[in-house]
Amino acid sequence: MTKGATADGKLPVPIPAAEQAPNTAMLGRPSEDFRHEADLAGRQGWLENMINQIPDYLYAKDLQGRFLFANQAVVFNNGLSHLKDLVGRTDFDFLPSHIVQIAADVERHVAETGQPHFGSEELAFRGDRERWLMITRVPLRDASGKIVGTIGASRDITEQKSAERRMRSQSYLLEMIARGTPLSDFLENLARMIEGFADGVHAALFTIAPDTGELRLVAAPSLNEEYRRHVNATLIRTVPTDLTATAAALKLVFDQAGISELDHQCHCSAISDVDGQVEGVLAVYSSAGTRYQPGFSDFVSIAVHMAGIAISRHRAEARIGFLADHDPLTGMANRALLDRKLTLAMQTADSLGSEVALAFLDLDNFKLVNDSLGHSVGDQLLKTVAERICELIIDQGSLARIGGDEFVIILEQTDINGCLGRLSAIKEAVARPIALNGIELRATCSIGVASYPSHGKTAEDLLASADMAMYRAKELGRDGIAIFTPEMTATVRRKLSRTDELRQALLRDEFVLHYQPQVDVQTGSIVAAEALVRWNHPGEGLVYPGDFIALAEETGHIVPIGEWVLQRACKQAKAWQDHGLPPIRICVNVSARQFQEKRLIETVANALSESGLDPTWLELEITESLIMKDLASSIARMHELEQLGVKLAVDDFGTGYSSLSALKRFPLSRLKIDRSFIADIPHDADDMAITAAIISLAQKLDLEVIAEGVETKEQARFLVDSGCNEIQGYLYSRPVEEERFHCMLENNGRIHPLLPL
Ligand SMILES: Nc1nc2c(ncn2[C@@H]2O[C@@H]3COP(=O)(O)O[C@H]4[C@@H](O)[C@H](n5cnc6c(=O)[nH]c(N)nc65)O[C@@H]4COP(=O)(O)O[C@H]3[C@H]2O)c(=O)[nH]1
Repeated sequence: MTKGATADGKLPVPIPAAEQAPNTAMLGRPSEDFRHEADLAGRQGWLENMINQIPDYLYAKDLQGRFLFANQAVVFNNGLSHLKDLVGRTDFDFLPSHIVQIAADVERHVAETGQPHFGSEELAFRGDRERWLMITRVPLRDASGKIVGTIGASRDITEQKSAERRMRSQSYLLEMIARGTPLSDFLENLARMIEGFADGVHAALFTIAPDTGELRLVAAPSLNEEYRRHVNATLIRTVPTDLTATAAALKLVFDQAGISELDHQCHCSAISDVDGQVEGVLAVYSSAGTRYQPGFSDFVSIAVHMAGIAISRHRAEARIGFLADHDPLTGMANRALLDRKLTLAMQTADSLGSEVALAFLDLDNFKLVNDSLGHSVGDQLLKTVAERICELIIDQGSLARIGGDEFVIILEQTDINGCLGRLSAIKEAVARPIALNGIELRATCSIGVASYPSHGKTAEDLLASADMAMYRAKELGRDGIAIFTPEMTATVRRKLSRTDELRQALLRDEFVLHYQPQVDVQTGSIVAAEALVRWNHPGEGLVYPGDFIALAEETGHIVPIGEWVLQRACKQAKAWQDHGLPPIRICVNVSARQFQEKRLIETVANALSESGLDPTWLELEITESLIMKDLASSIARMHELEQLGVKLAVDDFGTGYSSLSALKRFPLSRLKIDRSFIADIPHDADDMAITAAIISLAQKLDLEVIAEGVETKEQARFLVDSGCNEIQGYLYSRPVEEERFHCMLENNGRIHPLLPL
């Protein structure tokens, strides 16, 4: 090796750095000194220092590939401390020939052709660690321009390469997630990628069962059947915060499966979903001989993260899929799945020549539970009911929840009679007491049942038939089972067309009010009028409330009808007053649906203000059974009405079982004895005793009392003798049209020959 430099600017044959002690004094000196250090040796020192401080690898080799010069990076990289130990040796002295041969070929080509070779990526090693170098090679020429070797400059791009590889892997994994690759395929790929980052590792991926915490093997591409068998046979429960026990258990499985002679370790990483919930485990088996590629541990972190995303997505998709077909509260099939199952059951029945029974089950008074005990109790009740039904049909049928408290049961290969025993058992099971929030509940249900093929040829028709039968069970007093009959269809059709007519009736102003006088028996004077609605039906003539109020109540039409009645009645009462007739109280019935309507107070206030009627002349009749349905809110509502200044009467008193203590809390002015108690007077001693007791109760509570449905003088006599002076009934007058009532008021107290009784 020659020391010195060429004057023509050609690259000098370098001086091995190790042969010259670094000029530490110069290193510390500012650039000022450099300009004054004109001598060549000084410059050369500077150059060497510079070259040695560059982290890239710089070297020159002769035509035989022997090192002539190299900077310290090359020296250290080859595991040496001094340049002199490197000079004269070749790459073959340090690395396996299959690795260095390619580089040697390139260098020879550069030397032979004089063509520089720019920027090739080559695999290299430091010890047993794989690295990537970006190498540029140019010919080394002497002073005469003759090629005497090669100069190489290379940069370690291992980190960059492994970052690129991680990025590529990550993109590939994300793409698989986006494409909706099945979870097992995704995790298989992931495990393979991890294994591709190191020689001698095995990866296994597990999900954790949400209910038990048990591991479930999903992917372990390089592990054998024996491993799978052992893993599946061993219940490995996981504590996500401490995976040491899990790792120990998985190592045992690995050893049992006899996968390798070497002693392997198992390292577990928790796989968390996007919310941080641990959903799975990655197990990596490695041994002392494992050779890791750069970026292995970084890739494992990425893999765990990607697995978390994939598992989250898989679970979300599974949940969405489940919700598309199931009711989220009870986990039972929903309407869509019911339709499919029912259609399938029908097809099976066709092929076997058998029948399918379909039962529609609706809880009785569920709304009451929800309203009075809250929705969470209602939800619990529904879940319990679903569980109880399921237990009884598991072998032969399926259950769906298709609405609030509506369940449908498919019972295959059974006719109507064959299923009745089972349905009774279901009814009994539903009615068993349920303890919820320290309350014991009993829920009864009404069941309607229809049979395929006789009661419907399609799923929709069969369901409609079972629904109709269920309504029949409700009408029959609830807590029962009704079988579909074809007449039910006709009834329902009638009901539907009646409902439509009712809706039209309001728009066409077909309702009218009749008024029935309430009389003071002692004076013979009319003291009040009950407004009673009638429907002037275009085809049927006058229709009485008994034929449409219940339907109006069921369909909600009662609310606008009731509003109309209130307005009309108030206006009429005011009109009579304005005519100079003796003022009387106007009594208006308020139905259950109306009473529960939020805007009732507003409706009453509007009717009063629009008519100009003084509130004291308006009395609202509320049935006792309605008040007792939800005592607390009824009392609150009654107080709101009382605030408006109107009077309140309890209609049908005696039928609703009010307790005395409850009665004292009602802001009432009047009790109206139900006409069922009056009808059999004077023949029924019990009714007479009850009537007398109600009158005396009213007196004690300082309430007015009136008897309705009084048809005979005997009844009136008995009432007066018992202390009730006000009566309403055919004895005095039937309900009459407005004009007729007008006349009665004009002759008030003078004409009617009621007295003497
Ligand atoms: N057997 C017999 N019956 C008598 C006698 N005196 C009166 N009645 C009848 O008894 C009913 C009294 O009305 P209610 O108990 O409030 O019972 C009413 C009431 O609950 C309801 N209703 C009537 N009009 C309305 C209304 O505008 N709104 C609401 N929500 N319900 C109404 O319809 C029910 C029936 O009304 P109507 O058919 O008008 O029947 C009326 C009346 O005609 C009698 O001496 N003997």
